Amino acid sequence: MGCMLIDPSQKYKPYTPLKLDGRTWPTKTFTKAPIWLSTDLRDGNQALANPMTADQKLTFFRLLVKCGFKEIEIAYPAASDTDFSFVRYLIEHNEIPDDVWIQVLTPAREELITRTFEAVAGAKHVIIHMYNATCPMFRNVVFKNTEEQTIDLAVRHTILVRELTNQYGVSHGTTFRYEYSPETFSQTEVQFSVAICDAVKTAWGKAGTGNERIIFNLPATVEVGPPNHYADQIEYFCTHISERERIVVSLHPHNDRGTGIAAAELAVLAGADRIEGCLFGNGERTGNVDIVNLALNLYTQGIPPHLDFSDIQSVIDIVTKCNDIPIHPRHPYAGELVFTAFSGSHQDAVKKGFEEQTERHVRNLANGEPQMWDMPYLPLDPADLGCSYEAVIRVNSQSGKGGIAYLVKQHLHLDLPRKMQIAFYQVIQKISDREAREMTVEDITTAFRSTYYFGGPKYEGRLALKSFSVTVEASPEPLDTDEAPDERRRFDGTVSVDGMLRVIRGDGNGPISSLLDAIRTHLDIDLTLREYSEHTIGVGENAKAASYIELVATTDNVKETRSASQSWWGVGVDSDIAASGLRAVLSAVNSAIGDRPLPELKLSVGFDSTMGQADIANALVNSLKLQLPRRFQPSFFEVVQRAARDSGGQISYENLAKLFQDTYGYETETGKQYRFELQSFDFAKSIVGRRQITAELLVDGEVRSVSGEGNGPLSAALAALHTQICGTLSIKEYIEHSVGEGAEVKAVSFVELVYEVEGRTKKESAWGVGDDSDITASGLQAVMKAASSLNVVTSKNA
Ligand SMILES: CC(=O)SCCNC(=O)CCNC(=O)[C@H](O)C(C)(C)COP(=O)(O)OP(=O)(O)OC[C@H]1O[C@@H](n2cnc3c(N)ncnc32)[C@H](O)[C@@H]1OP(=O)(O)O
Ligand SMILES: CC(C)C(=O)C(=O)O
Repeated sequence: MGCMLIDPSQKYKPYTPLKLDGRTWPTKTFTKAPIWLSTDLRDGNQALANPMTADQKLTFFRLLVKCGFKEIEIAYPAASDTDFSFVRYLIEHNEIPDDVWIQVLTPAREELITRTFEAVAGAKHVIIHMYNATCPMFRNVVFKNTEEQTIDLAVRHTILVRELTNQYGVSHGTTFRYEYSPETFSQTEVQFSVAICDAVKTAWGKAGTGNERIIFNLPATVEVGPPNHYADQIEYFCTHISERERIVVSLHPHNDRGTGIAAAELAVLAGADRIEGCLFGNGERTGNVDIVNLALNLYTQGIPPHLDFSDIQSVIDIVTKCNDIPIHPRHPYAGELVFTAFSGSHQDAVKKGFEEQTERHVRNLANGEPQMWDMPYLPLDPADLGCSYEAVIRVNSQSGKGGIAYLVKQHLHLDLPRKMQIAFYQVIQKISDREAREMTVEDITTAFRSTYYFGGPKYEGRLALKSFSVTVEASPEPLDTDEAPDERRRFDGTVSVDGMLRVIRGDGNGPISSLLDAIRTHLDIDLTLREYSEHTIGVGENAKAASYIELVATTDNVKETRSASQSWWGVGVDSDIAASGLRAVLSAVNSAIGDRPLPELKLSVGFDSTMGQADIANALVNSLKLQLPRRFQPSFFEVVQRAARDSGGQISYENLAKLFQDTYGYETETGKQYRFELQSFDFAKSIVGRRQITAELLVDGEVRSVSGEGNGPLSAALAALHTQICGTLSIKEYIEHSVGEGAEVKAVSFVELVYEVEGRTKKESAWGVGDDSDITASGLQAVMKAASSLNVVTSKNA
């Protein structure tokens, strides 16, 4: 346990502010990027518990080059063989691009300077960086030097550096620049810093303009004061050093007070030209200033940083691997959470911001204007750094409807109406409160699907729309006025109710009200529409309609209905707009009915008043000796319901058999001509055992000679049919059994065909029944009848 002082002034002294009259930096703004120097491979590396291996340094160096650094401090070559050899490796393996300056650090010590030059021999462009500490504490404690001796140390070794640059320039053709750091600048009297740098410049004697400028690097070796103080120090230095035009003023901020970024930025305003730092702020203690952060700060001000972080994740991956230090989740620009909003009001603003921006960008594009990024809470478009919008909104108990609606829109393409957003938000709130954890996108989309019975058979509710037609019936009495006649709609459809197909019918002034009427009449569910909205999803041929419905319990009083506090929302998506609305109705109805029992189907066949599809099938066993296949039964049951509905739900046994015979052309002479009929056929077997059919086929009354090949007779017949039609027919089910005995025996075949054709989103299916003493003929008949019941497009009218 520590002991924080009640009066810390007894232990810590404050920084001494600089008296700088007329400072100019506070009113300046950024106009261009500074020169960047990465010192990841030196200052960053020297601060690691396990300094980088040669391989890691090489990987890192290549990354820095790729990001666009033109000045890279690659080592402290005199420090170790690893550092020395690394410098040699880069030079000898031509790893250094011609436009990149490598920089190497050395203390002001003769043998170490000499060793440093040996390391860089043969490189094209080298910055020799020499330092000695200059502040009172170092003068008095570490070096035990006076001010004059401190200047003398810097000057003497600068002269050595000058001699060696001359020598290596001649012997190896290297172009050298010189950087001098009065180390501990931030703690040094600024007048002394100016004095020592002036003396170093004179000793160097080669400061010119452009690439010949001497670099004075002014480190906040330890950040001891607030950023405005550092900016004052830099402005003082820039305005008091002689021959400013021959100098590159460089910053080297550390982050001890957590204001490294601010210090660097203010110091640039104060006149600095260059910044030394590390990616993501690695470096001694609290780190060097973070160059990614600085560069992207400029970028978000519309200033090109001349560094490329378009694939920031791969930069993060390499840096964290080489440094073995993770990036904090809240690290500016790079942390896992920095583009993420959890809280409701933030999410709401982001959602609205994206919507507004999409519309604005469309207008900008049309007007030839730039598409500016202007987004609440997001200073940068994550996409610019190669990040997706995936993480922008994440949901927990702090989130609101806006964020949840955003995710539903992103992932299910559904733009929920405001009131439905509120309703679904309550669903999610309940789950996240109960589970006390973040809700993933999957949690949310799954909750949405199951709440609204949306998204295919897995989520289907007790009621599901199977097929329907809506017909228009004009008002019998035409109006005298110019008004359009009052049209009525009739919904006629098949709905699966608790797994059983039920035929229902209802009337209203639109498809939705007629479906509501149908479920009221047949299922005793009395609901009224309160709100409806729709939008399209996608464009062109693949566009779909999404409909949203709010239902309330019907009351006698319209006002009460409107203000009812309980309501149920539903959603439906379909390529057909009417179908999407109807699906939305059933989605809401499913929520409304919960698990309350629904009235059973009243269908009386013969004497029995509640016949199900199995009973109907049994009745046919008795009357026609037919065993209807299981999958066939619902389809015929639907036919029976339809027929019975028009006669008060009743049908006699005799009529039931007749209905079957008429519907499937079984054992009856209806005189009906089918679209596809086989007049004659012949089979041959190929050498490989496949069946080949040649046949005379009637197609819409026209005789065509066809042939086809398949594994068996039915597939051969389908192949022959395919020569006459567009799209594909395939057999989903084929079942046959015999009827009769002895010489009277015959085969009865049941075939279910599925039809798919380009341009129609839905597959169609239908059953056909055939009978013949010849089993093959019976199967072929069933195929032709099933094909005739489908809306098959023939080649002629394709
Ligand atoms: C703020 C910074 O980041 S500065 C860079 C710091 N980086 C490093 O130190 C990493 C590499 N350093 C090293 O590997 C070693 O320190 C070496 C090889 C350079 C020198 O090692 P050694 O000779 O063992 O010396 P040591 O590490 O103890 O350094 C301290 C000595 O250097 C002197 N010294 C420190 N800085 C400087 C300098 N810029 N110029 C001259 N002498 C210096 C100290 O006064 C001390 O001298 P003393 O031994 O006479 O008291
Ligand atoms: C050598 C100098 C520039 C340094 O690293 C520091 O002061 O932090």
